[in-house]
Amino acid sequence: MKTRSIWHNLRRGYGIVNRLTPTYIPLTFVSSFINAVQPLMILFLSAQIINELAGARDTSRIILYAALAVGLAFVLSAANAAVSRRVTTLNSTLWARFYFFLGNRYMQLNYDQVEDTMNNEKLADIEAKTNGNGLGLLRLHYSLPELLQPIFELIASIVLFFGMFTAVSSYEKSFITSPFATVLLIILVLLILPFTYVLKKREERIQQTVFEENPKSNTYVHFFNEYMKAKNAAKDIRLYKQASAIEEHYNKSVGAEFWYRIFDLIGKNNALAAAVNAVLGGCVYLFIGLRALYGMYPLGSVVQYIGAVSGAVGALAKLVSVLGNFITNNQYLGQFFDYLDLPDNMRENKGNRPIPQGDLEFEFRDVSFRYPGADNYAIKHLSMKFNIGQRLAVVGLNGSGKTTMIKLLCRLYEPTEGVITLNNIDIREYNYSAYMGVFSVVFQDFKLYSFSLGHNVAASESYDAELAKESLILAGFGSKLNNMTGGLHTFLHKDFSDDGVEISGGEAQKVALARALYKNAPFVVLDEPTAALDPIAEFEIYSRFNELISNKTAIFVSHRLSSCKFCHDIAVFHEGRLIQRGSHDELITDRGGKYAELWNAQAQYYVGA
Ligand SMILES: Nc1ncnc2c1ncn2[C@@H]1O[C@H](COP(=O)(O)OP(=O)(O)OP(=O)(O)O)[C@@H](O)[C@H]1O
Repeated sequence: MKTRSIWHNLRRGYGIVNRLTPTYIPLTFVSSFINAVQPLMILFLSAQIINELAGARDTSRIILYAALAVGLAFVLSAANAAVSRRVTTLNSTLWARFYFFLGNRYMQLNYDQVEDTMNNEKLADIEAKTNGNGLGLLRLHYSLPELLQPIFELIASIVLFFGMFTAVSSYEKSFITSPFATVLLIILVLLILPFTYVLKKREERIQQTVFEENPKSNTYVHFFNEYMKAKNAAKDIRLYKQASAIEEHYNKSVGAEFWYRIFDLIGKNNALAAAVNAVLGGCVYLFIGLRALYGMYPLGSVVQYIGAVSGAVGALAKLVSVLGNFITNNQYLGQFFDYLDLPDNMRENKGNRPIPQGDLEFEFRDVSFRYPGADNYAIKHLSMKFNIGQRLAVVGLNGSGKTTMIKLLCRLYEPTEGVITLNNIDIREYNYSAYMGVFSVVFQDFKLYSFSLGHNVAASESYDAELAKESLILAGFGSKLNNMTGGLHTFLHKDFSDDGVEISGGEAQKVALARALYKNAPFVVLDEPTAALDPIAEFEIYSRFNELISNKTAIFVSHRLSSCKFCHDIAVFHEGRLIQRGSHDELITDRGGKYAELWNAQAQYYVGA
């Protein structure tokens, strides 16, 4: 983790809090000020009333103080109620904005960073520490009133008890009335600072030890929480009776002991702090009481000083505690900023060339690729050209590198060695976002969202309805669309709409295909585009493939070799290498070749039937 100073982290952290909830900081200033000053103001006016009652008994003054106390209490309470209402709303909206902020950053990460388990762990840890322990950025947000209120309390208390030090005794001099006693009291009160600091440091140390002893506890909690509720795990969990196995795993990895130790310590610390505060409070009472006996303070001022000194002691303790919290929290803020600062190697420091107009010719030049952390190369010395406007079928056994080649072409990963070019220029020199616009891809593990059908096809809330319909019809979804009463406005799934529809795996694949067609990009990539389609739908797609793709360049990855026959160009991958390329007729005549082996293996089933 990068080390940053606490001030740097606080400045940056509060900058983000201000961006997420813009009026929160000024409003918290106001409400903390009122919360701190209001009771002390009432204390001051009450003291004046008592002094008046015990002294001159001037009725008009007593009425004035009482009216001021009631009036101020009313105005400040009303103002505070209005401000607090808004602050409470901001408190409850912050977490939603914060989680969107975290998720949005995730959506901006480079793809290789998303697939990197370390980054996923980082994010899970940040979310869990925020959720479970209120650490990180949310701690800054919620700590703001805890910081501001004691500061205002301290200032107001000092103003109120200042007279205590300047008053003189009309009786004989003694230790109690001497300035030494005052200094002793101040030292006693200030002892609260190192004491609270030591408590906080102890809390931080133990908390850190507990986290270190359970390095992945938060990640596990987060993972299990997600996993237990994941829709695509629900069938397997039931059929393989995973619930008890998950429970066993959960209990092993996330012991209750973990939380118990932290909260037990916090409880003990709080009790110790309360006890020390009570003893200090007793000393203050004694000191002021004795001085009153020596005639230094009138009755009302005794009340005022006791209240103000107690207020100051409490404020100091709170202040040290919250500053200690900031110190403890600094490492979690650092973790959060490390995640925000993950390097953007795909977009930064790279060329910004526009995508050329006209024909686009891509070429792999001796490209090799190894996934981060992997021992073996997934792609080895791959050299191949994609002929403009042609359809290339890519076939090969599982794990032979077909999808990896597509990820490299789409710049989701960068080659470990070699270059990929577009019109003879390294693809890294092109503007990243514009480059993404060149491809319409349907991956094997495509994702549709619980938004409207139209939104899913257009990948946007606003869209060309005619084009969306046309794309759906081309993708073979026409009859299903006709049966949907809401048409393009129908929601997929029921997450956001009770009228949402569930669609089958094959229908989802058609919608994903329609999304690729709607994008109308010059290069189409279909990775196993018909794996979930029934034979009739598959036949329809292939017979209309030329119509679907029109004059675009297309790559078509499939395990069904019979469905690749319509491509005049077939590339055979094996163990990360391109080992054969040609038309079906050419490849099948190479009897010892991989293609013929795969073809014959599949043909057996059909012949046997
Ligand atoms: N994210 C990843 N991290 C590490 N290794 C990976 C990752 N994705 C794939 N691999 C490995 O790279 C190799 C090639 O995988 P790839 O997905 O490209 O194969 P494929 O030919 O598309 O397979 P399939 O036909 O099963 O889809 C495999 O050995 C696989 O284990």
